[in-house]
Amino acid sequence: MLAGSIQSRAVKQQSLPLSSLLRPIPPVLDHRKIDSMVQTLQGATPDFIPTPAPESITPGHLPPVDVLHYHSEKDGKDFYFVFGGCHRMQAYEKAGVQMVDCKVLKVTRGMLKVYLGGSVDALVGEE
Ligand SMILES: Nc1ncnc2c1ncn2[C@@H]1O[C@H](COP(=O)(O)OP(=O)(O)OP(=O)(O)O)[C@@H](O)[C@H]1O
Repeated sequence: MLAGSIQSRAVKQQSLPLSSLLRPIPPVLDHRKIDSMVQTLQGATPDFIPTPAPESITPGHLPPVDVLHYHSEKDGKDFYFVFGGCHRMQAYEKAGVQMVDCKVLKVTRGMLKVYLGGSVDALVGEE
């Protein structure tokens, strides 16, 4: 996950389709945590609470996932990258919830390269 939360400056809270979110890093998963999140998304009280315990739980919702948004001027395409939030993403998939609460930060290609390194050209196209 990104350190803490992404900068509050220029961060937009929005709901994005799960299918639009790109996850370039393979996750290491704790399935009990995913199932607990699924229960929250389904409006139930989780029968297992992962540690550290969430400060609060809102039935039907998970905390927003940090998303980096890159807009390619060259071809007008938008890319939404998620580097953390692996358990929440799996929980959305498993619960069949299509729209994900996100905190979206617009980034430059240079900023994206910090996360993607040399894979940036393959993932968003060459400059
Ligand atoms: N069952 C749950 N219901 C609601 N919120 C939860 C639940 N379990 C964990 N959370 C909260 O969800 C947020 C994200 O949890 P966590 O950082 O463990 O997973 P993740 O970011 O989705 O995955 P990862 O850290 O592996 O990338 C935290 O604020 C955590 O407290």
